[in-house]
Amino acid sequence: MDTTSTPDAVAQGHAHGSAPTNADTPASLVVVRHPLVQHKLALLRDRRTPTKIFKELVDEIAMLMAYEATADLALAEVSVETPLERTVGHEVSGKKLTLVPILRAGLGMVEGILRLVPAARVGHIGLYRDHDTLEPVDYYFKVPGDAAERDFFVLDPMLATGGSAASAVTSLKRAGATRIKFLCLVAAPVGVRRLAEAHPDVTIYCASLDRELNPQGYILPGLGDAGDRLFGTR
Ligand SMILES: O=P(O)(O)OC[C@H]1O[C@H](OP(=O)(O)OP(=O)(O)O)[C@H](O)[C@@H]1O
Ligand SMILES: O=c1cc[nH]c(=O)[nH]1
Ligand SMILES: [Mg+2]
Repeated sequence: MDTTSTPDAVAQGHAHGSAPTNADTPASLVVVRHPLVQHKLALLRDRRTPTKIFKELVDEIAMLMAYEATADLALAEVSVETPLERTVGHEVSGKKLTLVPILRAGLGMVEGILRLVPAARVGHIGLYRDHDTLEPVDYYFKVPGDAAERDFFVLDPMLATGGSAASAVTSLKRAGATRIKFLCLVAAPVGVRRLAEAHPDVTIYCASLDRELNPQGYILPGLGDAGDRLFGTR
């Protein structure tokens, strides 16, 4: 099964929907087509899904996507004593993982990923999209001080025009980050292109590459306003 989508100007994807293993891989999009992800995504899109279930679904899909996005974490051998004998096990080594949700909607993806990687740190980037220009306006930035030593997962359910994602990655790089992945649930082709052109080193993970944006900048078919559906606003 081909699990890779390559919209215009996205140089290269990866077979089998798994995370890339080559640090030199150019800009790429990984569409996670796992059946559980796709099943939960359909429920998430449904306008009748209430806030409580919507939140649970975002949490669960984020966890499943993080499973893919962590597939290239480095392992080191460790010695383990079982009840019967000593053996060799493995532990995740190398760079410390930091999750960076883009406020607000990215917050919905944090807890699910932390259940998989409880030692991860959490930074925050505050951005909202101006309703008229659709350009991001930033209002908060806080990540661990040793950014150059860390692997970052930037989290936001929606990649629409790509302005918010590109701005968040620019801010992270300014703080010293060099290894960044972007995890979203639904992406629009124009947003993938904008992020990939601005930051070709950042691999983008999504559960679906949707068709297009409407004139108000909402993804079609999409799932509506992720922040409003997560937090019950509007
Ligand atoms: O790709 P873009 O065109 O930049 O749009 C995507 C952004 O829009 C939404 O946030 P919003 O601005 O609605 O803020 P909120 O999460 O606080 O609701 C979404 O969560 C992304 O951050
Ligand atoms: O479709 C969209 C686009 C931007 N932000 C959302 O929450 N939904
Ligand atoms: Mg919103």
